[in-house]
Amino acid sequence: MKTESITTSAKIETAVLVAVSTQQQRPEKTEEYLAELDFLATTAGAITKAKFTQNLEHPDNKTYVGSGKLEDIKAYVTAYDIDMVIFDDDLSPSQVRNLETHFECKILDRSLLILNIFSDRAKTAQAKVQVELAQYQYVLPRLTRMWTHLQKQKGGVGMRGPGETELETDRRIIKHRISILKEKLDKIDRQSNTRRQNRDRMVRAALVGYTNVGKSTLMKAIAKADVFAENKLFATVDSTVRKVVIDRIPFLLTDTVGFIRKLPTTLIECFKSTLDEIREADVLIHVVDISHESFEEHIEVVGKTLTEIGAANKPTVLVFNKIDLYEKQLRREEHERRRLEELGQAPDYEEEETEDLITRLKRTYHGKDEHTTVFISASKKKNIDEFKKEVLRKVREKHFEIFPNYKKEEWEWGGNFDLSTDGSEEID
Ligand SMILES: Nc1nc2c(ncn2[C@@H]2O[C@H](COP(=O)(O)OP(=O)(O)OP(=O)(O)O)[C@@H](O)[C@H]2O)c(=O)[nH]1
Ligand SMILES: [Mg+2]
Repeated sequence: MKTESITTSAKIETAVLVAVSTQQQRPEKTEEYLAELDFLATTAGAITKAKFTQNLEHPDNKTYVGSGKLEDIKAYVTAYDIDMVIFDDDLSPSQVRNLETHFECKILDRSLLILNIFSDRAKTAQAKVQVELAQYQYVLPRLTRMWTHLQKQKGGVGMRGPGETELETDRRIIKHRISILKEKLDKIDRQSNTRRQNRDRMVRAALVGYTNVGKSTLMKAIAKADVFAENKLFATVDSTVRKVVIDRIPFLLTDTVGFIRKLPTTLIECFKSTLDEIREADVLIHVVDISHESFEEHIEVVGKTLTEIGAANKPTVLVFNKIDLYEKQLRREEHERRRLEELGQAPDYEEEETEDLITRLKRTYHGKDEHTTVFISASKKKNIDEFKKEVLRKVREKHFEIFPNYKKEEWEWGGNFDLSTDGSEEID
């Protein structure tokens, strides 16, 4: 039967991205940041139409980029009727005001974009309150028409630019909302603290890592948990906890929100209670996407973030994931090199072989700061047994610290959990 097609889907919004290269941020890095910003924009549901970069000593105080570049971008925005301009660094309140006046379209920066994604993804009451609080705290000092964007997305007021008196009223409303949200969050935090303390004292392991590295996929692989994993940034905003048993040793495993570059600490702090799961963990499972060209920088970012939230120096299993993808890329590059060689145009550098890379990474990270390393593919279930063995080794050490007299046969489980076979169980 042929029916009239009805278009119900909302118009997909278009975006242009803007970044500056400085002494501290070389152009190659800027390209990479922009690729990540593009991925974030896609995740948020926008299509990137163009990217603009400029070399500057530092971003312009008033308009982030210089006046010439500003005109180039404006011409593009007007010609292609672009919905939003997204900046790779955080903008000050006055920059936002100036840019909004200049472009007459939505102005976003990296943090606001991430907050929008968080707000779409949050499922539990706790995560929702955390994200809303973070949004209001972020927006309060920058209160211009930007706030009305947020409201618009939530089905509130539209793009109307509030006048000064309206801004004052808005400020009061937001401050009031912030205090209500803080009270709510306090209450939820107290409840979840109690819940955490009431859990049987078991070793606690937390999956941590950069966003999109495969933490949830790994959780699924070993805990048979029905968690949400997909190829988008920040698929996980809420944390999930499972009881897992390997070789008759029970422990708790938590999947957590991923980290990312250039995320202000103030923003991270809004997820304090989610991060408590990491802070209170006995063992960290730090997952790395070895197929990502900047994976070593990701390791650094995660390390820095862990220090910032007070969760550094824990026994850690460093898991290099997506080894399948890395090998595939290597084969593709090798193929390309051979093709160019036949044409007499081979580049004179050699790609690092998988074996070489693994040896180098082991040398760098294995044994350093109590780290052990393991190389796996979570989705292809490659080397999962070795991974389990390494996790168990760390868990076991902690476990016998807590229960010096533990005998596997005599273990009294709080519930009627079967310890005789490896497995997992959902807990709240
Ligand atoms: N090729 C390959 N893809 C993988 C592997 N592990 C995970 N992925 C894919 O990587 C993407 C991200 O996986 P997730 O498990 O959602 O990653 P995450 O670390 O939980 O991400 P966030 O929750 O967004 O921080 C998904 O598309 C997975 O299917 C792997 O070993 N190999
Ligand atoms: Mg996840």
